[in-house]
Amino acid sequence: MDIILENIGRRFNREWIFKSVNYHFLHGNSYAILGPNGSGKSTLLQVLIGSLTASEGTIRYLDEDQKVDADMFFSSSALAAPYQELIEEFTLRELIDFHFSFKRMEEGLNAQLLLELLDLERAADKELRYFSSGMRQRTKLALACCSQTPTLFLDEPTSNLDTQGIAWYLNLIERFAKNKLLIICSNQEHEYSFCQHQIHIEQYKNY
Ligand SMILES: Nc1ncnc2c1ncn2[C@@H]1O[C@H](COP(=O)(O)OP(=O)(O)OP(=O)(O)O)[C@@H](O)[C@H]1O
Repeated sequence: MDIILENIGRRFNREWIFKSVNYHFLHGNSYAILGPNGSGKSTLLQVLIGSLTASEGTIRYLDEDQKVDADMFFSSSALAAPYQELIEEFTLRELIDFHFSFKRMEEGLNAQLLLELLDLERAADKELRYFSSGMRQRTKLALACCSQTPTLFLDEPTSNLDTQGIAWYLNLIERFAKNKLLIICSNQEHEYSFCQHQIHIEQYKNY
């Protein structure tokens, strides 16, 4: 999957967050969207995913040169982000079943193996509302990374993770992000140092 941005801009009320973004995100490549707090990284990510509309410009999704409808792009993408809500009443096992009723799991995985991968087997039947912030973050990352989608979007992927959790995240990326279009919003180098390309959002504020 390629994503092509042509003159993309987004504003909230009168404030332009970024403008004139022309960029090609190419299949199988990894990209880090960088910038200080409040600079617009998450806003750009949400425009890319289609959960926010651009205020100007055009966004095109291409699957092997075939145009993909923006409405259909959702099923080709997986996201882990702080603003993404989990269904609090579900147990972890129920959430896994629910998530993978919409998306295919990566080859060689099943619900039990995913619980083991998460190292949360003992919490399998616990409702998500009782999960710690680190457990929630692991869950979001595992669901996104283990979805068999051509694009993977991660916003602040190691927030709430401890040192062990960060190592776990890097291993997850190593195993499951290859051959995907990977886009990471971050301002912490350990989250994105392996990315092939960097986009500095500040560059799109000079208007
Ligand atoms: N719904 C909204 N209405 C008005 N302004 C908004 C809205 N969402 C975001 N903004 C503003 O857009 C700007 C960019 O926010 P955004 O969350 O994209 O930044 P960020 O780079 O991801 O920040 P952080 O690193 O803190 O997560 C901020 O000034 C923010 O206040």
